[in-house]
Amino acid sequence: MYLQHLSFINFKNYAEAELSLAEGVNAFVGNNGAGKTNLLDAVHYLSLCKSYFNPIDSQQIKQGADFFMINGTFQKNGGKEVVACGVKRNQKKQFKRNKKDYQRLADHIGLLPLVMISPYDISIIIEGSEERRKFIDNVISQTDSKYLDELIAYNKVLANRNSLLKQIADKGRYDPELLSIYDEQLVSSGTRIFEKRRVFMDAFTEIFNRHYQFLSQDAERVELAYESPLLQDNFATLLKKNMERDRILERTSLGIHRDDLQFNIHGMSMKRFGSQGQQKSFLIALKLAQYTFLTQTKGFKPLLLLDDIFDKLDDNRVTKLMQMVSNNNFGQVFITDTSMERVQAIFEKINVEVKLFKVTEGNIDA
Ligand SMILES: Nc1ncnc2c1ncn2[C@@H]1O[C@H](COP(=O)(O)OP(=O)(O)OP(=O)(O)O)[C@@H](O)[C@H]1O
Repeated sequence: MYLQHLSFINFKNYAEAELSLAEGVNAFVGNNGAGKTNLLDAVHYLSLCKSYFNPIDSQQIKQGADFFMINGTFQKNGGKEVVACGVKRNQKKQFKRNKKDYQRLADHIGLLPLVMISPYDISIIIEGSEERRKFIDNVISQTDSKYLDELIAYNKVLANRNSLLKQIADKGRYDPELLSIYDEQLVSSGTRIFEKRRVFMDAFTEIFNRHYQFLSQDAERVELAYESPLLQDNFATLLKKNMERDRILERTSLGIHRDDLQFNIHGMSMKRFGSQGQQKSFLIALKLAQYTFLTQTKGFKPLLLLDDIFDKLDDNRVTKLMQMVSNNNFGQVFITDTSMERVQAIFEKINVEVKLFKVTEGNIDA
């Protein structure tokens, strides 16, 4: 599967752009702020119906314009997939596959899988647990169409249960039957999500370890572990045990909405003790593991978007990473960088053909 043709209008700093892409490596080179990341984000829209960086669609419309439009033609299984995404100010986002509107955007997720590696991923290490749950949920939902629905259902019951807990605190009385209905729904939905995350993390951790060892050439010992209260006890028991606490806090204090991932280096926290290069290597290994996992479960290769990948990695790690690209492990790859010389030198060294694009202030030239 690959993106053959891409065009967009009024998207971020671009008035208009149109490009034909190579099936292998495409590199976008330009100065800071030229629009390289914006271009990758346009590709992200076509795959996941949203920006990688900013959840507010209207903020992606070029300043002064009142809509944006992104069109892409993909080659998949010998046929074409034509995808279009349009956003007008104050209107619902339009998303079409082969000229037909989607009833639900969730139905598109997983059709054209994609993995992005970006400097913003550092939030997965340094920010709160929500970022790490988002990462797991993103990978699973690209391979399991029911997973997103399950999450939506869980969050709805969780919100209902939390407002009931508030009512209990405000009014001092409540309907115990309603609480037990919510508990039952929360337990059945939460347990299903937990099982999916657990099975996924078992397979994923093994792939991650392999990628990290390859990238770092076995220089460091790192650990990735899934943390969930449901690993200790079943959800129904946990809810019962915590009822008093939940009533005092006026919210559900335990559940899969508190799951987390633990990242360690030599037995210590990656966030506090990892160097910038080690943290970056960790994130790249996480994302490459996502790539391998998606390839294995889908049976074809996702798009790989590498934003500013060479920064802060030593030459050995850059060579290792690019060796993986050259070993034909990857399908279509998009790379951004600020230096034409560096990109050319890296790909010459590993003898891989690359299609080069120059990006200058909202213009792209092949
Ligand atoms: N809605 C918008 N309208 C107009 N310009 C925008 C909009 N959103 C972002 N921009 C502009 O896009 C530019 C940033 O582009 P981008 O992040 O793609 O740069 P880049 O080439 O990846 O740079 P770097 O090398 O620094 O990562 C900024 O100048 C920003 O002001």
